Amino acid sequence: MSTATVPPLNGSVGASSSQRRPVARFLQDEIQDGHLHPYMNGHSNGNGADSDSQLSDSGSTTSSTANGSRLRRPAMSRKASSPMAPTFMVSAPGKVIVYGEHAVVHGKAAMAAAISLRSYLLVTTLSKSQRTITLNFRDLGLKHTWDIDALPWDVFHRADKKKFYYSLVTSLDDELVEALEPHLKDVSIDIPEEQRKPHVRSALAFLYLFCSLGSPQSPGAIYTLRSTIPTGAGLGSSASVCVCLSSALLLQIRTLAGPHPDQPPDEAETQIERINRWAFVGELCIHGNPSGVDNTVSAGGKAVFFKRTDYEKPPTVISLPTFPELPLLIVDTQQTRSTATEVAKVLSLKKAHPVVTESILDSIDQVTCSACQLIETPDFDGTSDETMSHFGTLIRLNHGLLVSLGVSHPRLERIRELVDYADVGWTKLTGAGGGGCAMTLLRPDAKPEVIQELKDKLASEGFNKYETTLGGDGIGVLYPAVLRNGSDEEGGEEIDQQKFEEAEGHIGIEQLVGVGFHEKREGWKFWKRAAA
Ligand SMILES: Nc1ncnc2c1ncn2[C@@H]1O[C@H](COP(=O)(O)OP(=O)(O)O)[C@@H](O)[C@H]1O
Ligand SMILES: C[C@@](O)(CCOP(=O)(O)O)CC(=O)O
Repeated sequence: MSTATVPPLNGSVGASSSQRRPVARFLQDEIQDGHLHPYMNGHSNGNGADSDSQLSDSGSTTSSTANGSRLRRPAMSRKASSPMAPTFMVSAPGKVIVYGEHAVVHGKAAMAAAISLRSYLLVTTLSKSQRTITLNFRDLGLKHTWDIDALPWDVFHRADKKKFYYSLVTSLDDELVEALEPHLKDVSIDIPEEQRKPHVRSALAFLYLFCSLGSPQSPGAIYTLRSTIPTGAGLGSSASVCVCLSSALLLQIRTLAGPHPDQPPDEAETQIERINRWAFVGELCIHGNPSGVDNTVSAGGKAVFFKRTDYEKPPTVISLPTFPELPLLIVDTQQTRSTATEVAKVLSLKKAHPVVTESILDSIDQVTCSACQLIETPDFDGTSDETMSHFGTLIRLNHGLLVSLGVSHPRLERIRELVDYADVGWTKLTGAGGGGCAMTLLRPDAKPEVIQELKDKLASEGFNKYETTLGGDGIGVLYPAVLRNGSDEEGGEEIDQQKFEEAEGHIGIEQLVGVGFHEKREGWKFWKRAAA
């Protein structure tokens, strides 16, 4: 077990209110730099802190710390010119929350695991003369280009605002959001307002990260995203997109070490943490009030116990290397909903009925902690009937509590009803609910023909099912974007903008670049969380 801090697993930690988000407060952590990304060879100084700072007369650079004081540090020689970075890719998984969604927003525990559905981001660097960045969220139909020089660098780089690649940002800065607003007004201007909102939020997430981590000297680039995770279905699509954006931008400013196969686990953990911190900022832009569990499991992969009682501090994250590969059936209601709306519903229930709601959230906490205690018993056998039945009962209890919170949906209840009727397992909604997906833990003794009958019935009623395995890798890098792919091209097949855009559907994406179902695909490298 690898732990950031050790929490009591008895569910007794006091509730922390998430209704109030602290005014922007940024804690500079003690992580020391010193690991430059080995692949990168550009001209920024590699600390991501002041790549636009001027060389001073004395030959040292001046930069501002988070608290506004000025630091002088030895000059680093700059190259007169730098080669263009090659096209590269990053990829991050979606997740299922096995226990604890919604409660986790209110300071309770959750358990979540990465899945094999993933997002893929291709970064194409432009020639020096092209001073633009393009966000190409192809699945959403969002494509927008900004002039780098026109972005509000003056505000983002002001001494009292400037953040660093290692900063812990726990809330959005209103003034920074305001400074970006003029740059968002033309985004997807031609589509209806309801559809446009998620586009604007996605663009805000991208620009907020770009302006926080980049500089006026950042190279022009095209950021093209494709995903095999259904959008807004409770499988963590937004977090995986934010993890991709955060890691790509941190790689571009050369503040990440690795990934490489013999990287010490604690060093890998530091990189995952840096990526995760900025992914959380992206989630703040998209959701408003995320707990951080989605981006945490997406960044680090496998499975985690997660709890955040104080939003101004990092959460407690316990890696669960013995998390079993549960036989899960994930069924999509195809009913769209937004996480932000479902989270807001629970918040208003809590306002109207504070005592009752708090006790439901506490019960969910106990459910999660009971599952965690079981996993941590020394002779834990993830495949035994006893374990399955314990997990299953907790899944049923968790769903009932979520229904009480008002975040289920008739279509989710229909899935549960069909599974209960077939008597093949235990079902709960996963993610924000209000539609989205249900997960069923299948009984080990369930007859294959009965499961097949159930799947047919679900399909005939318009439900979609996902084949996915639990507990895969977190963020991965393909640098440069070249894969073997059995092609004749010398040195491998180059993944360029056009090929990536033209890959057909989820199968085409998987075939071209996918690591979801080919964990060992040559070229892709992953930061691995410490396992013990
Ligand atoms: N394929 C995608 N391409 C770009 N952005 C995406 C994609 N899928 C999801 N997103 C982002 O995530 C948001 C959906 O987030 P959310 O409602 O929380 O759903 P989920 O439960 O899947 O995380 C979208 O509005 C968009 O900002
Ligand atoms: C409801 C919640 O607990 C999970 C939301 O998951 P998703 O966005 O539906 O994948 C919210 C959160 O943890 O931020």
